[in-house]
Amino acid sequence: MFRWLSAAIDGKGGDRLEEAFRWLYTFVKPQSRAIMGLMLLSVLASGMVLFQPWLTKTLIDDGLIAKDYGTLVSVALLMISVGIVSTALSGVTRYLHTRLSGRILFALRDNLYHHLQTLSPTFYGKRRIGDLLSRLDGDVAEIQRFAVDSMFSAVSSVLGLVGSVVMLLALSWKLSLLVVIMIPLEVLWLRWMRRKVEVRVRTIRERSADLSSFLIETLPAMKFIQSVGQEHRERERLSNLNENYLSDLLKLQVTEFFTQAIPGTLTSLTRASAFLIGGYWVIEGSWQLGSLIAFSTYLGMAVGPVNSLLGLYVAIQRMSVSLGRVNELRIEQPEIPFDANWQPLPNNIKGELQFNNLSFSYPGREQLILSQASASLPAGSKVALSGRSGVGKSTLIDLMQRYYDPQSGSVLLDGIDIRTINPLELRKTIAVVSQDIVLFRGTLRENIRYASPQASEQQVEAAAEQAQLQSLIAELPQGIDSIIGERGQQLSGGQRQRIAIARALLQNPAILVLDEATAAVDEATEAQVIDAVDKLFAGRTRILISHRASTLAGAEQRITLENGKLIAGEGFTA
Ligand SMILES: Nc1ncnc2c1ncn2[C@@H]1O[C@H](COP(=O)(O)OP(=O)(O)OP(=O)(O)O)[C@@H](O)[C@H]1O
Repeated sequence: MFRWLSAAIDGKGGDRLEEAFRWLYTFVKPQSRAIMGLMLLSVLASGMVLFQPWLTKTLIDDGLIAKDYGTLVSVALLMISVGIVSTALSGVTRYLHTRLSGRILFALRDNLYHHLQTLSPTFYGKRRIGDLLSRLDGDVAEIQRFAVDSMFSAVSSVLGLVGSVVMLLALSWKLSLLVVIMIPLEVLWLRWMRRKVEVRVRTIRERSADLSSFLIETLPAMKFIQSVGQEHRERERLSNLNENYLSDLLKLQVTEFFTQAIPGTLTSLTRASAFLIGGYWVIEGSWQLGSLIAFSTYLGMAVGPVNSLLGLYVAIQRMSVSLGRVNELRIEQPEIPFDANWQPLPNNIKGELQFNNLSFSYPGREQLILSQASASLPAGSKVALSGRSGVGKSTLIDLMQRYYDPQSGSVLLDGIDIRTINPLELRKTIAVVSQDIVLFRGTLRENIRYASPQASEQQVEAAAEQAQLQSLIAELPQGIDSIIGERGQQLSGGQRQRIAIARALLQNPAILVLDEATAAVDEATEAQVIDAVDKLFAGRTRILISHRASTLAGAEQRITLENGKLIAGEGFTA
């Protein structure tokens, strides 16, 4: 079925889509019981809807016109009961439907997010955040809407259409001929118009993505925009985006109006013809008034499902676009694929590092960042790593944390090849404090504890004290439990660094890397920070990366990265 569906939608390129459909099915399958239950409820609800005009007909013909009080009362009572059951049924169905669609949506999004967590910094480097966001949000929601909503709408449409046509035929097969003309005409019109609507809807989605990309890009950069006095330019950009959005929205409205107006007019025409012919029969006495009214109602009920079934075709197209976009993320391969043979990290790692003949270039780039680079860093040593900007110092640290694997050579930690260790544990034993410190919206305490959620309150407070955060804590209104804004924008560079150091302390790593960590602070503060680090992390391997001679001054070992090689400084072997 998936093969057929994907070939129908995507022709030759259906293979990838077929695989995507199979993936989607893995989320729908666990819900099959809920789906069956809901289908059953939908059948019941459709039955109730179809039953109501018949009741009206009975009420008029057998109660009112026949002047039968008994029938009048019993049909009226039946109408009330059907109304109550219908309302209750629709409430229950809506609840179950929301639950089902929510479960599928969250499972899809969780799965995708989990996959994104395995992807390397290179992936994030080449993707726009706005684009990822729209795939995770809009596209996933579109798929879920199709997987649940369209499925039920298809079932109730088929039931509604078949049911109302059967009722029309039962009431008068001759008059039903009118419907035989009307429905194909509507189908033709809607098929033709739907494509136009689809193009318009797609444009609107793009416009709305443009708007969110604009906001994602400019809101965090507000300070920069203000500093270069470009507020006016951004306001103009926004108003252009708004104008484009509005103009496309209006075009969509007009297209949708004509899409609906023609079938509406056709239905009115058919209904008027039915009243004309049927009315003549009623006056002649060969047909009953109730039947005529019920016929007219069923006529209206046959139109809706035609519309929804044609809409389903468009929904499949739209969903396949979203599924394709989501699938592109899903098939993105992690740089470090999961390996069942990964070993846990032994206890008491000392922090001895060996780089053996490392050669590395980034995927898709020719330039060799490392070429047969070797060095050994004794456990507990303080090492200065220098080299000109862009030479590959941060890359070396990324290799050490196994964000990438080298094309040849190896990295050994306490003599163990890091490729045999679970990267989760490996990364926990290496704390990296860089210039770019990640802070989340939350309290200072939560931020310090981020890498070590199991740390006790006392441990967090002790780490904060050791990292000399007391003065900041004293300044904040709720102390350590004060909320610090997203990305810690209300904090100074030095304060952010101290938070990162407190975090690293709690993490209790065997290796600490300071990658340009003190570049943003003055030399006196830097000396204090390094002094504190030396005291707090004494006995652990410390790697300092900096362009400043003062930062590197106290190192016991000096290594320079040059032309892809690690060159040991005087007196040291690399
Ligand atoms: N994810 C990536 N994909 C492709 N190329 C990358 C990636 N990250 C870095 N590079 C490139 O690799 C080279 C080394 O970058 P790296 O950040 O390791 O240098 P660095 O020595 O730490 O520089 P700096 O001192 O300026 O921080 C640069 O030319 C950079 O453009």
